[in-house]
Amino acid sequence: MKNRERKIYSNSSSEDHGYKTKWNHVTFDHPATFDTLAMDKNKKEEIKGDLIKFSKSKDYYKKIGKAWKRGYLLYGPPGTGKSTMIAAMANFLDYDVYDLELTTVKYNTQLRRLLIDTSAKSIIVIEDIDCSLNLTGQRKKKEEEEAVGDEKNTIEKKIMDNEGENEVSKVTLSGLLNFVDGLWSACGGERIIVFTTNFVDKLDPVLIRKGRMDKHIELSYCCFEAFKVLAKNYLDVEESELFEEIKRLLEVEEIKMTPADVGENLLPKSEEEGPETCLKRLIEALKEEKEEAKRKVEEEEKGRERINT
Ligand SMILES: Nc1ncnc2c1ncn2[C@@H]1O[C@H](COP(=O)(O)OP(=O)(O)OP(=O)(O)O)[C@@H](O)[C@H]1O
Repeated sequence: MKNRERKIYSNSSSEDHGYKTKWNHVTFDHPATFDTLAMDKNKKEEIKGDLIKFSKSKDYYKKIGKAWKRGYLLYGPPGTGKSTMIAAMANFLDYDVYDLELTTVKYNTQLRRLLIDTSAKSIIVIEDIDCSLNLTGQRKKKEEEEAVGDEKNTIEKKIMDNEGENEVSKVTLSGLLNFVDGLWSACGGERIIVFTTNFVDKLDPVLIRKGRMDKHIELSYCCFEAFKVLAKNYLDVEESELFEEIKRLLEVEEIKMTPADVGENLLPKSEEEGPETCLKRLIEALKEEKEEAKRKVEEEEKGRERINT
């Protein structure tokens, strides 16, 4: 079963005709693995353990009367590895990926159709759930508006259709909840659902409560341990006297840099650049980052002073 050709599916609007919508696929060939993922080792082991347990729990889910699915919420700033982790998960489990672009789905019925059309052993991904639709603060809005019936939590978001005309997506929060809740995912076989967001606090709690999004994983700025994974990946270096300085900058100075930016600094830019040059570039970039952060704090303080005077 391992190493079969896997696929990544996406729902493009170009093929949509009225209520019909469908998945298009290409071969999934992303090289990310949990080994190349830069994050805390224990956290990685915990996630791997969770995935294995899930993938082997068919009978258990049946016994407890639950659809065989698991929801993951990945949150953190841009460039901290949310998409990379999804690829690592798919490679680890040997699952297909369905990348659901919610803004092109016009109706709840289309959403249902798309879910029914997914296969077992798959990861269904909705990236940037906070931007995909205005699903934030729906409860508050509901209370405020006291709207009637289905209109209550209907989210209307203008999207551009193929002809460039404005169209309205009528996917509702309840439509999405139905999608996630397994009413339809009980159509056989295991499914993992992953949401990603840069702004976890903005999401309606109803959407991410346990049972829907069972596991919440924070992806964050690069720690020293994560840096070591990147140094091994990018430069094949496991030790260097420059590591001490990098450790100090990340741990003592607490400089915040995303793994994406650390990686970019470590990436050799010419044949002549050796590991030392790249590590030194990273040190310089970290110091600049510190100065930049200091400047921002000073500006904010000045702004506050101006308001108070
Ligand atoms: N934790 C990580 N481990 C290894 N590589 C990483 C990690 N985080 C980021 N990268 C590198 O940075 C690039 C961007 O990361 P990725 O797209 O996974 O971030 P993201 O959190 O999904 O960002 P966004 O919120 O903007 O979608 C990746 O191609 C990868 O090379």
